[in-house]
Amino acid sequence: MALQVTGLTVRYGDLAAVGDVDLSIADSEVLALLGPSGCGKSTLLRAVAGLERPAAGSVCWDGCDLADVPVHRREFGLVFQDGQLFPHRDVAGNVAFGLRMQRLGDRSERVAELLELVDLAGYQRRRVSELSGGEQQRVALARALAPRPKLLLLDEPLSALDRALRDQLAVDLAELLRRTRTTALLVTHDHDEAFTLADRVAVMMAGRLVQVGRPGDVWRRPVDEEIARFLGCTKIIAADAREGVLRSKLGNVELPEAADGALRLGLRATALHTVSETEVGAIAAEVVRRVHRREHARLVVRVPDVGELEAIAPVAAAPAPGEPVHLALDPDGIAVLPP
Ligand SMILES: Nc1ncnc2c1ncn2[C@@H]1O[C@H](COP(=O)(O)OP(=O)(O)OP(=O)(O)O)[C@@H](O)[C@H]1O
Repeated sequence: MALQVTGLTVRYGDLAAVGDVDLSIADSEVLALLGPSGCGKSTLLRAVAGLERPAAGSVCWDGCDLADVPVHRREFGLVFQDGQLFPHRDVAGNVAFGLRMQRLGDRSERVAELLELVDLAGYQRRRVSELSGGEQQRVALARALAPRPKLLLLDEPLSALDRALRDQLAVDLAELLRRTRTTALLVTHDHDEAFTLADRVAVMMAGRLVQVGRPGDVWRRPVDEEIARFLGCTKIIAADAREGVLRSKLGNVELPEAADGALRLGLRATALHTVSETEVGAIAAEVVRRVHRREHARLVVRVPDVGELEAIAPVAAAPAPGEPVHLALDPDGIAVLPP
Protein backbone atom coordinates (compact mmCIF):
# COMPACT_ATOMS: atom_id res chain seq x y z
CA MET A 1 0.00 0.00 0.00
CA ALA A 2 1.35 3.40 -0.94
CA LEU A 3 -0.72 5.41 1.54
CA GLN A 4 -1.75 3.95 4.86
CA VAL A 5 -3.90 5.96 7.26
CA THR A 6 -4.43 4.25 10.62
CA GLY A 7 -6.74 5.27 13.47
CA LEU A 8 -6.62 8.90 12.33
CA THR A 9 -8.46 11.42 14.50
CA VAL A 10 -8.45 15.19 13.93
CA ARG A 11 -10.09 17.49 16.48
CA TYR A 12 -11.20 21.10 16.37
CA GLY A 13 -11.75 21.78 20.08
CA ASP A 14 -14.39 19.28 21.23
CA LEU A 15 -15.37 18.28 17.69
CA ALA A 16 -13.77 15.16 16.22
CA ALA A 17 -13.99 16.26 12.56
CA VAL A 18 -12.28 12.95 11.65
CA GLY A 19 -12.73 10.03 14.03
CA ASP A 20 -10.59 6.87 14.04
CA VAL A 21 -10.27 6.51 10.26
CA ASP A 22 -8.41 3.61 8.63
CA LEU A 23 -7.77 4.00 4.92
CA SER A 24 -5.27 2.79 2.37
CA ILE A 25 -4.54 3.67 -1.24
CA ALA A 26 -2.53 1.35 -3.49
CA ASP A 27 0.04 2.45 -6.05
CA SER A 28 -1.65 4.12 -9.08
CA GLU A 29 -5.06 3.85 -7.44
CA VAL A 30 -7.58 6.70 -7.43
CA LEU A 31 -9.67 6.76 -4.27
CA ALA A 32 -12.63 9.11 -3.92
CA LEU A 33 -13.67 10.29 -0.49
CA LEU A 34 -17.38 10.93 -0.83
CA GLY A 35 -19.78 12.38 1.70
CA PRO A 36 -22.16 15.21 2.52
CA SER A 37 -20.99 18.72 3.36
CA GLY A 38 -19.29 18.95 6.76
CA CYS A 39 -18.63 15.21 7.18
CA GLY A 40 -14.87 15.76 7.49
CA LYS A 41 -13.59 14.94 3.98
CA SER A 42 -11.41 18.04 3.59
CA THR A 43 -10.07 17.67 7.12
CA LEU A 44 -8.97 14.11 6.34
CA LEU A 45 -7.32 15.24 3.09
CA ARG A 46 -5.61 18.12 4.90
CA ALA A 47 -4.28 15.72 7.55
CA VAL A 48 -2.84 13.48 4.80
CA ALA A 49 -1.22 16.57 3.23
CA GLY A 50 0.27 17.56 6.58
CA LEU A 51 -1.84 20.72 6.88
CA GLU A 52 -3.64 19.46 10.02
CA ARG A 53 -1.98 17.78 12.97
CA PRO A 54 -3.81 14.60 14.01
CA ALA A 55 -4.91 14.17 17.64
CA ALA A 56 -4.31 10.42 17.21
CA GLY A 57 -3.34 7.90 14.56
CA SER A 58 -0.83 7.96 11.75
CA VAL A 59 -0.34 8.75 8.07
CA CYS A 60 2.30 6.56 6.44
CA TRP A 61 3.77 6.47 2.95
CA ASP A 62 5.36 3.17 1.87
CA GLY A 63 5.54 2.20 5.52
CA CYS A 64 7.22 5.44 6.73
CA ASP A 65 5.35 7.53 9.28
CA LEU A 66 4.98 11.13 8.02
CA ALA A 67 4.25 12.70 11.42
CA ASP A 68 7.49 14.70 11.38
CA VAL A 69 7.59 15.33 7.63
CA PRO A 70 6.39 18.88 6.80
CA VAL A 71 3.94 19.56 3.95
CA HIS A 72 6.53 20.53 1.31
CA ARG A 73 8.71 17.48 2.04
CA ARG A 74 5.91 14.95 1.57
CA GLU A 75 6.11 15.34 -2.23
CA PHE A 76 2.32 15.31 -2.54
CA GLY A 77 0.52 17.48 -5.11
CA LEU A 78 -2.48 19.57 -4.09
CA VAL A 79 -5.40 20.92 -6.14
CA PHE A 80 -8.22 22.87 -4.52
CA GLN A 81 -11.64 23.96 -5.71
CA ASP A 82 -10.52 27.37 -6.93
CA GLY A 83 -7.13 26.35 -8.29
CA GLN A 84 -5.28 28.99 -6.24
CA LEU A 85 -3.05 30.04 -9.15
CA PHE A 86 -0.57 32.88 -8.80
CA PRO A 87 -2.28 35.80 -10.58
CA HIS A 88 0.95 37.70 -11.31
CA ARG A 89 2.58 34.75 -13.12
CA ASP A 90 1.70 33.51 -16.58
CA VAL A 91 0.60 29.94 -17.26
CA ALA A 92 4.17 28.66 -17.68
CA GLY A 93 5.22 30.44 -14.47
CA ASN A 94 2.44 28.72 -12.60
CA VAL A 95 3.16 25.26 -13.97
CA ALA A 96 6.92 25.66 -13.40
CA PHE A 97 6.40 26.71 -9.78
CA GLY A 98 6.97 23.23 -8.37
CA LEU A 99 9.98 22.67 -10.62
CA ARG A 100 12.23 25.39 -9.22
CA MET A 101 14.97 22.92 -8.36
CA GLN A 102 15.29 21.65 -11.94
CA ARG A 103 17.56 23.04 -14.66
CA LEU A 104 15.98 25.67 -16.91
CA GLY A 105 15.99 23.59 -20.12
CA ASP A 106 14.31 20.66 -18.39
CA ARG A 107 11.79 23.00 -16.87
CA SER A 108 10.38 24.48 -20.06
CA GLU A 109 10.25 21.03 -21.64
CA ARG A 110 8.36 19.66 -18.67
CA VAL A 111 5.96 22.66 -18.71
CA ALA A 112 5.23 22.07 -22.41
CA GLU A 113 4.70 18.37 -21.75
CA LEU A 114 2.26 19.07 -18.92
CA LEU A 115 0.32 21.69 -20.87
CA GLU A 116 -0.06 19.18 -23.66
CA LEU A 117 -1.29 16.61 -21.17
CA VAL A 118 -4.04 18.93 -19.88
CA ASP A 119 -4.98 20.00 -23.40
CA LEU A 120 -3.54 23.53 -23.15
CA ALA A 121 -0.60 23.20 -25.55
CA GLY A 122 0.84 26.61 -26.43
CA TYR A 123 -0.72 28.43 -23.45
CA GLN A 124 2.65 29.17 -21.79
CA ARG A 125 2.54 32.97 -22.07
CA ARG A 126 -1.18 33.45 -21.32
CA ARG A 127 -2.12 35.37 -18.19
CA VAL A 128 -4.06 33.19 -15.77
CA SER A 129 -6.60 35.99 -15.19
CA GLU A 130 -7.62 35.67 -18.85
CA LEU A 131 -8.42 31.95 -18.65
CA SER A 132 -11.84 30.41 -18.17
CA GLY A 133 -12.59 28.57 -14.92
CA GLY A 134 -12.08 25.20 -16.62
CA GLU A 135 -8.76 26.28 -18.12
CA GLN A 136 -7.59 27.56 -14.74
CA GLN A 137 -8.33 24.19 -13.16
CA ARG A 138 -6.36 22.47 -15.92
CA VAL A 139 -3.40 24.75 -15.18
CA ALA A 140 -3.72 23.97 -11.46
CA LEU A 141 -3.67 20.28 -12.32
CA ALA A 142 -0.63 20.68 -14.59
CA ARG A 143 1.15 22.59 -11.81
CA ALA A 144 0.39 19.87 -9.26
CA LEU A 145 1.47 17.05 -11.59
CA ALA A 146 4.64 18.70 -12.93
CA PRO A 147 6.98 17.60 -10.11
CA ARG A 148 5.65 14.01 -10.39
CA PRO A 149 4.03 13.90 -6.96
CA LYS A 150 3.89 10.59 -5.11
CA LEU A 151 0.26 11.29 -4.31
CA LEU A 152 -2.13 13.81 -5.83
CA LEU A 153 -4.64 15.31 -3.37
CA LEU A 154 -7.69 16.80 -5.07
CA ASP A 155 -10.17 18.72 -2.90
CA GLU A 156 -13.41 19.29 -4.86
CA PRO A 157 -11.34 20.21 -7.95
CA LEU A 158 -14.35 20.64 -10.22
CA SER A 159 -16.96 22.09 -7.84
CA ALA A 160 -16.58 25.71 -8.93
CA LEU A 161 -17.38 24.84 -12.56
CA ASP A 162 -20.78 24.62 -14.18
CA ARG A 163 -22.38 21.22 -14.63
CA ALA A 164 -21.60 20.54 -18.32
CA LEU A 165 -17.96 21.58 -17.96
CA ARG A 166 -17.66 19.58 -14.76
CA ASP A 167 -18.90 16.41 -16.46
CA GLN A 168 -16.44 16.88 -19.33
CA LEU A 169 -13.49 17.69 -17.09
CA ALA A 170 -14.27 14.70 -14.85
CA VAL A 171 -13.98 12.39 -17.85
CA ASP A 172 -10.74 14.11 -19.00
CA LEU A 173 -9.30 13.99 -15.49
CA ALA A 174 -10.13 10.27 -15.13
CA GLU A 175 -8.29 9.57 -18.36
CA LEU A 176 -5.33 11.72 -17.38
CA LEU A 177 -4.94 10.04 -13.98
CA ARG A 178 -4.99 6.58 -15.60
CA ARG A 179 -2.55 7.58 -18.33
CA THR A 180 -0.05 9.06 -15.88
CA ARG A 181 -0.64 6.20 -13.39
CA THR A 182 -1.11 8.80 -10.69
CA THR A 183 -1.99 7.72 -7.16
CA ALA A 184 -4.73 10.11 -6.03
CA LEU A 185 -7.10 10.94 -3.21
CA LEU A 186 -10.11 12.91 -4.43
CA VAL A 187 -12.54 14.67 -2.10
CA THR A 188 -16.02 15.27 -3.47
CA HIS A 189 -19.66 15.49 -2.41
CA ASP A 190 -20.78 14.67 -5.96
CA HIS A 191 -21.37 10.96 -6.53
CA ASP A 192 -21.26 11.25 -10.33
CA GLU A 193 -17.79 12.71 -10.03
CA ALA A 194 -16.65 10.05 -7.56
CA PHE A 195 -17.97 7.23 -9.73
CA THR A 196 -16.45 8.69 -12.92
CA LEU A 197 -13.01 9.10 -11.42
CA ALA A 198 -12.41 6.51 -8.76
CA ASP A 199 -11.19 2.93 -8.64
CA ARG A 200 -12.59 2.78 -5.12
CA VAL A 201 -14.98 4.98 -3.22
CA ALA A 202 -14.86 5.64 0.53
CA VAL A 203 -18.09 7.06 1.94
CA MET A 204 -17.74 9.31 4.96
CA MET A 205 -20.48 10.38 7.37
CA ALA A 206 -20.01 12.52 10.49
CA GLY A 207 -16.24 12.07 10.64
CA ARG A 208 -16.22 8.29 10.10
CA LEU A 209 -15.66 6.05 7.11
CA VAL A 210 -18.82 4.02 6.75
CA GLN A 211 -18.27 2.09 3.53
CA VAL A 212 -15.32 1.50 1.21
CA GLY A 213 -15.63 -0.42 -2.03
CA ARG A 214 -15.63 -0.43 -5.79
CA PRO A 215 -17.96 2.25 -7.22
CA GLY A 216 -20.46 -0.26 -8.64
CA ASP A 217 -20.66 -2.20 -5.38
CA VAL A 218 -21.20 0.90 -3.24
CA TRP A 219 -23.82 2.16 -5.71
CA ARG A 220 -25.75 -1.12 -5.80
CA ARG A 221 -25.13 -2.29 -2.25
CA PRO A 222 -25.04 0.62 0.22
CA VAL A 223 -24.62 -0.84 3.71
CA ASP A 224 -27.26 1.31 5.38
CA GLU A 225 -30.18 3.63 4.76
CA GLU A 226 -28.24 6.86 5.33
CA ILE A 227 -25.74 5.95 2.60
CA ALA A 228 -28.52 4.77 0.28
CA ARG A 229 -30.31 8.11 0.68
CA PHE A 230 -27.06 10.02 0.15
CA LEU A 231 -26.60 8.01 -3.07
CA GLY A 232 -29.96 9.09 -4.43
CA CYS A 233 -32.48 6.56 -3.09
CA THR A 234 -35.60 8.50 -2.19
CA LYS A 235 -37.73 5.55 -1.06
CA ILE A 236 -36.82 2.33 0.71
CA ILE A 237 -39.20 -0.64 0.80
CA ALA A 238 -39.12 -4.18 2.18
CA ALA A 239 -38.14 -7.02 -0.16
CA ASP A 240 -36.79 -10.53 -0.11
CA ALA A 241 -34.57 -12.48 -2.43
CA ARG A 242 -34.61 -16.11 -3.53
CA GLU A 243 -32.29 -17.63 -6.11
CA GLY A 244 -31.18 -14.25 -7.40
CA VAL A 245 -34.69 -12.84 -7.81
CA LEU A 246 -35.72 -9.91 -5.66
CA ARG A 247 -39.42 -9.81 -4.77
CA SER A 248 -41.23 -6.74 -3.47
CA LYS A 249 -44.60 -5.01 -3.77
CA LEU A 250 -43.29 -3.64 -7.08
CA GLY A 251 -42.91 -7.13 -8.54
CA ASN A 252 -39.83 -9.25 -9.21
CA VAL A 253 -36.49 -8.20 -10.52
CA GLU A 254 -33.41 -10.29 -11.27
CA LEU A 255 -30.27 -9.35 -9.39
CA PRO A 256 -26.83 -9.54 -11.00
CA GLU A 257 -25.34 -11.01 -7.81
CA ALA A 258 -26.39 -13.73 -5.41
CA ALA A 259 -28.75 -12.70 -2.61
CA ASP A 260 -31.03 -14.59 -0.29
CA GLY A 261 -33.49 -13.77 2.46
CA ALA A 262 -34.99 -10.53 3.75
CA LEU A 263 -33.59 -7.32 2.27
CA ARG A 264 -34.59 -3.75 1.56
CA LEU A 265 -34.90 -2.17 -1.83
CA GLY A 266 -33.68 1.42 -2.31
CA LEU A 267 -35.37 3.22 -5.19
CA ARG A 268 -33.82 6.08 -7.15
CA ALA A 269 -35.94 8.14 -9.54
CA THR A 270 -34.52 6.10 -12.42
CA ALA A 271 -35.69 2.82 -10.84
CA LEU A 272 -39.17 3.22 -12.33
CA HIS A 273 -39.98 4.24 -15.87
CA THR A 274 -43.23 4.45 -17.75
CA VAL A 275 -44.29 1.56 -20.00
CA SER A 276 -47.41 0.59 -21.94
CA GLU A 277 -50.16 -0.95 -19.81
CA THR A 278 -49.93 -4.16 -21.86
CA GLU A 279 -46.36 -4.80 -20.71
CA VAL A 280 -46.10 -7.95 -18.59
CA GLY A 281 -45.82 -7.07 -14.89
CA ALA A 282 -46.54 -3.36 -15.44
CA ILE A 283 -47.26 -1.57 -12.15
CA ALA A 284 -50.42 0.59 -12.15
CA ALA A 285 -50.06 4.05 -10.56
CA GLU A 286 -51.36 7.60 -10.70
CA VAL A 287 -49.29 10.70 -11.46
CA VAL A 288 -49.16 13.17 -8.56
CA ARG A 289 -46.59 15.69 -9.86
CA ARG A 290 -44.49 16.22 -12.97
CA VAL A 291 -41.30 18.24 -13.50
CA HIS A 292 -39.49 18.51 -16.83
CA ARG A 293 -35.75 17.87 -16.86
CA ARG A 294 -33.27 18.02 -19.72
CA GLU A 295 -33.39 14.38 -20.83
CA HIS A 296 -36.64 13.17 -19.27
CA ALA A 297 -39.66 14.15 -17.19
CA ARG A 298 -39.57 13.32 -13.50
CA LEU A 299 -42.80 12.12 -12.03
CA VAL A 300 -44.05 11.59 -8.51
CA VAL A 301 -46.50 8.70 -8.73
CA ARG A 302 -48.80 7.04 -6.21
CA VAL A 303 -48.65 3.25 -6.24
CA PRO A 304 -51.49 1.51 -4.31
CA ASP A 305 -50.19 -0.21 -1.18
CA VAL A 306 -46.67 1.30 -1.56
CA GLY A 307 -47.17 5.08 -1.49
CA GLU A 308 -45.54 7.92 -3.39
CA LEU A 309 -42.48 7.11 -5.51
CA GLU A 310 -40.39 8.87 -8.13
CA ALA A 311 -40.35 7.69 -11.74
CA ILE A 312 -39.16 8.93 -15.11
CA ALA A 313 -40.96 9.30 -18.44
CA PRO A 314 -39.89 10.46 -21.92
CA VAL A 315 -40.31 14.25 -22.20
CA ALA A 316 -42.52 13.92 -25.28
CA ALA A 317 -44.92 11.44 -23.70
CA ALA A 318 -44.98 12.38 -20.02
CA PRO A 319 -48.39 11.93 -18.41
CA ALA A 320 -49.90 14.85 -16.46
CA PRO A 321 -50.87 14.94 -12.77
CA GLY A 322 -54.08 12.98 -12.16
CA GLU A 323 -53.54 10.64 -15.12
CA PRO A 324 -53.07 6.88 -14.74
CA VAL A 325 -49.66 5.51 -15.64
CA HIS A 326 -47.95 2.11 -15.90
CA LEU A 327 -44.44 1.50 -14.69
CA ALA A 328 -41.64 -1.04 -14.88
CA LEU A 329 -38.76 -1.53 -12.48
CA ASP A 330 -35.25 -0.99 -13.89
CA PRO A 331 -32.54 -2.98 -12.04
CA ASP A 332 -29.98 -0.23 -12.79
CA GLY A 333 -31.89 2.27 -10.65
CA ILE A 334 -32.19 0.18 -7.53
CA ALA A 335 -29.97 -0.44 -4.54
CA VAL A 336 -30.13 -3.49 -2.32
CA LEU A 337 -29.75 -2.89 1.43
CA PRO A 338 -29.53 -5.21 4.40
CA PRO A 339 -32.89 -5.70 6.19
N1 LIG B 1 -10.49 25.23 11.04
C1 LIG B 1 -11.59 24.71 11.63
N2 LIG B 1 -11.92 25.05 12.89
C2 LIG B 1 -13.02 24.54 13.49
N3 LIG B 1 -13.88 23.67 12.89
C3 LIG B 1 -13.60 23.30 11.64
C4 LIG B 1 -12.46 23.80 10.93
N4 LIG B 1 -12.45 23.26 9.67
C5 LIG B 1 -13.53 22.46 9.62
N5 LIG B 1 -14.22 22.47 10.77
C6 LIG B 1 -15.43 21.68 11.08
O1 LIG B 1 -15.11 20.30 10.95
C7 LIG B 1 -16.14 19.58 10.30
C8 LIG B 1 -15.63 18.94 9.04
O2 LIG B 1 -15.27 19.93 8.10
P1 LIG B 1 -14.68 19.60 6.67
O3 LIG B 1 -14.37 20.88 5.98
O4 LIG B 1 -13.59 18.61 6.81
O5 LIG B 1 -15.93 18.88 5.98
P2 LIG B 1 -16.19 18.52 4.45
O6 LIG B 1 -16.80 17.18 4.45
O7 LIG B 1 -14.94 18.70 3.68
O8 LIG B 1 -17.26 19.60 4.06
P3 LIG B 1 -17.46 20.45 2.70
O9 LIG B 1 -17.79 19.47 1.64
O10 LIG B 1 -18.59 21.36 3.05
O11 LIG B 1 -16.14 21.16 2.48
C9 LIG B 1 -17.26 20.58 10.05
O12 LIG B 1 -18.18 20.48 11.12
C10 LIG B 1 -16.54 21.92 10.08
O13 LIG B 1 -17.41 22.94 10.53
